[in-house]
Amino acid sequence: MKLLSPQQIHEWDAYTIEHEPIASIDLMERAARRCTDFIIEHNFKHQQILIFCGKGNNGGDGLAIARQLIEAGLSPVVYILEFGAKGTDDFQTNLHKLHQLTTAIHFIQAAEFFPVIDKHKDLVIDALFGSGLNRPLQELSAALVDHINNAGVTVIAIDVPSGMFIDKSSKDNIVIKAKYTLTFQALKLCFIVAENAPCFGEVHVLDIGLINSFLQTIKTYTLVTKQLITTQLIQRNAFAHKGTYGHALLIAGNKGKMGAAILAAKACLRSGAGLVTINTNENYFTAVHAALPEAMCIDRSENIDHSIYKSAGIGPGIGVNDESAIVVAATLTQFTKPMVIDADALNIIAANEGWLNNVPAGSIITPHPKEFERLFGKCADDFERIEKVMALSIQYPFTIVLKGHHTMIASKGEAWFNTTGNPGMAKGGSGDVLTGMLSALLAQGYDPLQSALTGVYLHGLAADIAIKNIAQVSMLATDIIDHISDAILSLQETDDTSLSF
Ligand SMILES: NC(=O)C1=CN([C@@H]2O[C@H](COP(=O)(O)OP(=O)(O)OC[C@H]3O[C@@H](n4cnc5c(N)ncnc54)[C@H](O)[C@@H]3O)[C@@H](O)[C@H]2O)[C@@H](O)CC1
Ligand SMILES: Nc1ncnc2c1ncn2[C@@H]1O[C@H](COP(=O)(O)OP(=O)(O)O)[C@@H](O)[C@H]1O
Ligand SMILES: [K+]
Repeated sequence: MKLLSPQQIHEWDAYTIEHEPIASIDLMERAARRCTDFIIEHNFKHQQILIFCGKGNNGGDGLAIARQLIEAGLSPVVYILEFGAKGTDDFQTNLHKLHQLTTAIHFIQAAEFFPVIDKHKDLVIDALFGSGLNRPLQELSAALVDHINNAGVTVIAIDVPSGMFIDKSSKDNIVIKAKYTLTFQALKLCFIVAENAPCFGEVHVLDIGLINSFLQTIKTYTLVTKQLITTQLIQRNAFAHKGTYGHALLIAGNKGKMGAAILAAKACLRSGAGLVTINTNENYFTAVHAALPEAMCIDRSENIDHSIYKSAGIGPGIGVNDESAIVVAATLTQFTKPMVIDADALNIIAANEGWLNNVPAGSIITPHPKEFERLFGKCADDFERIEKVMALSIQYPFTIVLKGHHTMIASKGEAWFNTTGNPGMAKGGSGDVLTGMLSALLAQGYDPLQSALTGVYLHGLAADIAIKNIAQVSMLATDIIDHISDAILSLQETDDTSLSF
């Protein structure tokens, strides 16, 4: 599934109207019907439904929902924000139809016409502005949204919370604070970024039957779904031996942080690497052997024969110190095969000017937003960061994995957003697990981009499976590792809930 711009969404609507074919007003009816079904099925216990409409097609949806609710025996009250301009054709058609059924239609020309909203009794449907928003809300529309937000009422936003831009930052703008957003057909970029999370609430993607073949023509961000990953999986060969699936070197762990190395190594083995060696200080070998007998160790002061390793993962728990800086510098210049660069290795690179240019082609860097900032500087908002990642993925020959709720994966000017994972992962050690998994995939011969897409998806999926039996607050990074196998097995199942995005 792809993340479309407002222009592309508009074209997708038009394509469906032409090729299904379906009249625009009937498509609006279908979109409204999905919303009405949601509202009725959820059986909200509110006594009064207030529907606020603009005069674009989002408002048209609101009017159609009002009519459908009346037909279902409810008595919504409609408020239309009036600027004097004529509504769109579909808005006007729906207004005409609604007038036949009710007189509870009010026009708001000034703040004095704002209705009193009772948060205990009222349910608000926000159909003021949708994907056609072209400037921040101001004056009367801003005042109305403030009025709704201040009421603390439950709001269901239609398509997008009014005031929120689909594909650019709405930071510091006035935006509806919705409890639910019912968005049409596909997730949008505005629902991927953390900065909008306080406004969109629970996002439900409603299928309004837009024709999928349109998407083949579109170049934009893609969601990482089960379908994408399943097509990329390499099957294990019956005649395989441990050498077939690569030897991964993990340069990880240090005093007080050996856990990071062990987590990465265990995740690496569970994700299919043939052999794993941890490069760390000799003093900590016993800890590794006790926790993970399958892993081997090599002392950090020894010269490494890089030729025997198929991939490397560097950074988890190494600390930012001179000894670690030496091993990072040496690895960047001497290791010629794909590697994963994470955590303190990234912090060391960030602290040393020019080292970024030594990151070999084919590597994967896995910064979280703070590490990203240390490497590439501050961004004004989440959208600027996404654009920066895109530009950097063209500038540098490595794959960028920007970690977060919807981890972004970018390479050569193309980007994907992950759809698995949950807040149970917001605990130390989750990133170390990812480094181990990515190193394993590289060792098995997946190319860097495939490794990043597959590893990030499986990492989140393992965590999603884990929370079926573990409270999110209680989840440990170890629990992610313990469910990697389930995640891999579930890829072989045919159902695909992730495709609902
Ligand atoms: N056939 C279609 O095209 C369909 C469209 N649908 C709905 O149509 C919506 C998009 O409709 P529109 O393109 O008419 O756009 P909107 O309904 O979002 O409204 C845009 C209108 O508001 C004005 N406007 C934009 N920003 C403003 C601001 N800050 N202050 C005041 N006025 C502002 C614009 O000039 C334009 O007249 C979608 O979000 C969705 O709800 C759905 O009915 C599905 C089918
Ligand atoms: N709320 C969340 N939703 C989905 N994934 C999350 C969430 N919080 C953390 N993660 C994932 O967990 C990992 C955390 O990595 P990181 O911050 O480097 O942790 P650490 O360095 O402590 O191991 C990342 O892969 C991130 O995408
Ligand atoms: K809206």
